[in-house]
Amino acid sequence: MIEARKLTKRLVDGKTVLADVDFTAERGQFTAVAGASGSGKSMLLKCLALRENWTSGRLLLDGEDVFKGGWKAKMRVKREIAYLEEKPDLNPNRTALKNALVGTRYQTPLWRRMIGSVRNDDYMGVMDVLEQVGLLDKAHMKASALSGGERQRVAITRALVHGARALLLDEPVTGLDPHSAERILTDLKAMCERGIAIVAVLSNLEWAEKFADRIVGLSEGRVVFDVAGRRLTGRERSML
Ligand SMILES: Nc1ncnc2c1ncn2[C@@H]1O[C@H](COP(=O)(O)OP(=O)(O)OP(=O)(O)O)[C@@H](O)[C@H]1O
Repeated sequence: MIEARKLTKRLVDGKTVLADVDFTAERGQFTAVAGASGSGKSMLLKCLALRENWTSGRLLLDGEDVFKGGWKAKMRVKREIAYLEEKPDLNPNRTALKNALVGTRYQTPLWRRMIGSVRNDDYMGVMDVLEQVGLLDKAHMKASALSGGERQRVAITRALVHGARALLLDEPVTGLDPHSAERILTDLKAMCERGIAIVAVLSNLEWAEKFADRIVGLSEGRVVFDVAGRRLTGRERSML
């Protein structure tokens, strides 16, 4: 579904952060990205979501060459590929529900809703996703009162409500207690089974081995391994 070929990212000071990276993310697959601090994990996710410009390389979305496809293809990437930061950017004074609805048609004023220009489906859609991620009972709580894991789940809900078909998550469980981390990773796994592509930076290799279908290792901006369906060997671990 998402395919990066020979992705290279060089900074203005000439430093190469990603070098000739080949990377694919498939629908229904959970891919973990592992690597030491500064190895380029966040940059990889941001480039895939077009949050950062590429220096060179090709990005294919369902086989379509995005850079040749012009603004329409780029808009499609922005609509379908969501990048979620480690600390979700939520409005602390708004409820979980309102945060998840930001930018949807449901935000339209009441008078427009009354004349039928907004379908109630949007509202029900959010409630459905909140239920899937176990947050239905917290839908009307302010974001400031939610735990770190719950805020992550609101951000995931918002991305799915906006029609994301791929979630790129930067350290989604870093700093969470083991129970909350496991809950998020279990939810992500369930989303994969519904056809969403999940790519998550996971610094904890045990979590990566337990939940991911594939683990891609980065070191100094290069892919050093791409392993599916098995645990990492000692040699692979030492490459990070
Ligand atoms: N805007 C920027 N300006 C300067 N250097 C940057 C910028 N963005 C990233 N870098 C550098 O690029 C390299 C890769 O950064 P990146 O954030 O992708 O690393 P990472 O693997 O996600 O690290 P961490 O695990 O610490 O978050 C780092 O050396 C970082 O300092």
